[in-house]
This record gives sequence, C-alpha cells and structure tokens, in this order.
Amino acid sequence: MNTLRIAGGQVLRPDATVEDADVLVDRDEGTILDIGADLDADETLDAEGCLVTPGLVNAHCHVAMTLLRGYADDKPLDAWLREDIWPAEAALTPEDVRVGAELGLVEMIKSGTTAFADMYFHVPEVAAAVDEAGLRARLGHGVVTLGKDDEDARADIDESLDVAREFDGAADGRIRTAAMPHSLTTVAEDYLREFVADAHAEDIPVHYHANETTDEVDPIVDERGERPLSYAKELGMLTADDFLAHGVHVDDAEIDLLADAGTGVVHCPASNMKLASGMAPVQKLLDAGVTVGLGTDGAASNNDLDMFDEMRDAAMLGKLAAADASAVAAGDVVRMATAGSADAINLPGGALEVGGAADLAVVDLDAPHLTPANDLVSHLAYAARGSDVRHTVCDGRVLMRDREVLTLDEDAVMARASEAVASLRERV
Ligand SMILES: CSC[C@H]1O[C@@H](n2cnc3c(O)ncnc32)[C@H](O)[C@@H]1O
Ligand SMILES: [Zn+2]
Repeated sequence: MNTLRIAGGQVLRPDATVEDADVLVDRDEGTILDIGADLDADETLDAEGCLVTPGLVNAHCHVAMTLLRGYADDKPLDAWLREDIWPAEAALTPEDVRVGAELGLVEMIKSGTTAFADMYFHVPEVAAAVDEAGLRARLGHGVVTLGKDDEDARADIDESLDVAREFDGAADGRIRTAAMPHSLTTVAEDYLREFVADAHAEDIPVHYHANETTDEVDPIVDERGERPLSYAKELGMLTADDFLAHGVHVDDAEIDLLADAGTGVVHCPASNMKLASGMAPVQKLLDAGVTVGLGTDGAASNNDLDMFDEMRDAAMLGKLAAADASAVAAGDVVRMATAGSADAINLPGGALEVGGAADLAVVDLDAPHLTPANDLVSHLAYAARGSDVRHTVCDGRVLMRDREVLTLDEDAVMARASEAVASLRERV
C-alpha cells in the first residue's frame, strides 16, 4: 500500500470540531485510512501551523468561462447573456474551452477546491482537462432550445445525453455526469419533458438553473398559473438525484417541494449579487431541511472561482436576506461549501473521516488576517482566502504542494489562455 501522511496540523472534523492530528491516506484507493497521532507513511506533507479541511466543493460552475472574466460586467442576467456572453460563446472553439477549463482548474486547485459541477459545451475538452488536473467533477452539456429549429434542438439534447453516457466514470471514476437543460425558460416544455424522462430512465441526474431572477419566474407564473418549481416537479425534474442552481426567488411552497423531494439547491451568492438577481432565502432553505450547496457560477459573473470568497459572501448575504445577524452562521457556510455541496451534486468528499475520500485542503494559518486563532471555523468562513491554501489533495493525489500546482503548468496555461482570448476578441 502506498501511503501519504498530512502531518502536524489541526484537522476539521465533520462535527465542526478541530483536533490536533495527522491524516493518513491510502494513495492507491484515494481514501483516508486513519486520523490520529504519529502515523507512519511513505511520504509526508507538512501541515504544521495549518488547518486540514475537506476539499471545497464548487457545486455550480461553468469553468471555461474564465476566458470571459471581465469581458462583460455590470449588466443584469438576461442582457448580459444575450448581448455579450452568448455571442462570445458562439465563437469559442473546443481548444478555447480546453484552455479556459485548465485555467479555471488551476484557480480551483490554488484555492482548495477539489470537486465541482460544471455545465458547458465541448464537454470532452472539459473532461480531458479534469482528467489531467486530477480533480473530481460532475460534468454535463448545457442545452438551450430557445431560437433553435427542431433538428438543432434535438441534436443539442442528444449531445447532452451522449456526453452523460460516454463520460460517466471517466478519469478513473473521478468524473460523473448529468443531463443539463439550461433552465426552465430556455428549454421548451415538450423537449424538457422528453429530455428529463430519457435521462432518468438511464439513472442520469438532471441539473439546471432555476428561480434565478424575477424576469425568469414571472413569465412562468403568468403563462402557466403555477410557480417554476411546481412546473419542474410536474416535468419530473425534482428528484433526490437532481440539483438546481440559484433558487433565489422561491416561495414557501417551493421550499417545501424541495425539502420533500430532496432536490439539492446550489446557492451562488456572488453571481446573484453581481447580476443583481436577488437574495436567496438560505436560512429558510436550511431550516426546512433542504440540501444546500455553494457554487461560484462562472468566472464572468463572480469574477473568480475562490470558494472562500463564496463562503464569506454566503454568510453576509444570508444575514442580510434574513435581516438577522445570527442567520447563515460560519458553521453553516463551511458545511455548505463541503458536505452540503458534495451531497447536492452527489460526489464523494466533503468530510474528513476514516474510509472517506482523501480530498482535502491544507490552510496555512500563519498570517496576520488569521491571527489570533480564536475560532478556526469562523476564520474559514470570514477571514481566510484561497491564497492561504498551502497544499491541495484529491483522491489521495497531491495536486498542489507548497503552492506549486503539480498537475498543470500554471504559467503555460495562463499564457495559452491569454492568447486564446486575444484571438477570440478578434473573431467576436
Ligand atoms: C448552455 S451551457 C451553460 C450556459 O449558462 C450560461 N450562464 C452562465 N451563468 C449563468 C447564470 O447565472 N444563469 C444562467 N445562465 C448562465 C453560460 O454562459 C452558458 O451559456
Ligand atoms: Zn450558472
């Protein structure tokens, strides 16, 4: 057996307690063998003065959108997508998506993220980047039928199902898949009904954007006389395997539907603030027992993929939304960014426990903004930054050691991404 010891640090346990301990990893199996004192191993990763946390799980992303970071800002969702993002995305080549994904994966590794869910196109390129980078992911091809003729709409749906079949279990099982209709308004009802039924018939989960803006909710209510999540339930898109992004404008009845169904909701606070989409009722969702994860959304509406930022934003916005400073507390956002997200997207990880996935981030506490160490859970939620992560491990493999990314060439990826965008800007 080939073992790795993360030695000399403090370890964040699933019950939010922190203990002095080593973490012993079986690198062949990618699992945690032991958490305790003085454990022997083939290789050691120094965690002295550090907090060992579960790897963060970014439960909703469009990773290749790193290429569009700063391309279009300061607009609401609909205008931003139609006027800027969709025209630019139409010009993206498979090679662009590959390098955009690699850039995002470098950023994730450097900020302690070990798993993510992603909706985009040119999925084979995203999958190849994930395989190389060493992370875990649930990937899918996003479908929009709006503005397409029947042949194109069906081709888009077929591609989503084909990709979900082909890549499930890729990268030694680190990649899982989902069918991904973009939203309840950008895929027409007949297509949506058939797409979801076909996916579920093959046990493929469904992921989509829902209840993100009032501009998206109001037409559904006006035209159908029902709330979006009641429509989603009717379409069969509200099962325990499915998960939706945003859930900003949900009423009490919709929250009950989510809790009853066990459908995960991925809260994306930075994107919701930047696009002025609104404030999700996160404390209400948690109180109702809904599985809530945390996501960055794409880097064009955030504008980074740092889950530490996201935790802080979630706590701040959650308090504002509830008009209650005790709402969405530090422990809540740390749980959302780890176990909550892993549960929502149904991937291993999210907790440091014997037998569990060896997906972890080692956070260096030796910094003025993390001193004094009054409460390390508070520090993770409110004070730590992605740049405080010293080592990142996924599936037992060290992806970053002492801030050096080992699986991708960071400088080369940045140079290729800049070149790709220079060429893209000439084409758009
Ligand atoms: C068809 S692939 C996914 C599609 O989603 C777009 N997108 C990025 N951010 C958001 C958001 O917040 N709401 C809805 N859609 C979004 C992305 O640009 C791709 O076109
Ligand atoms: Zn999104």
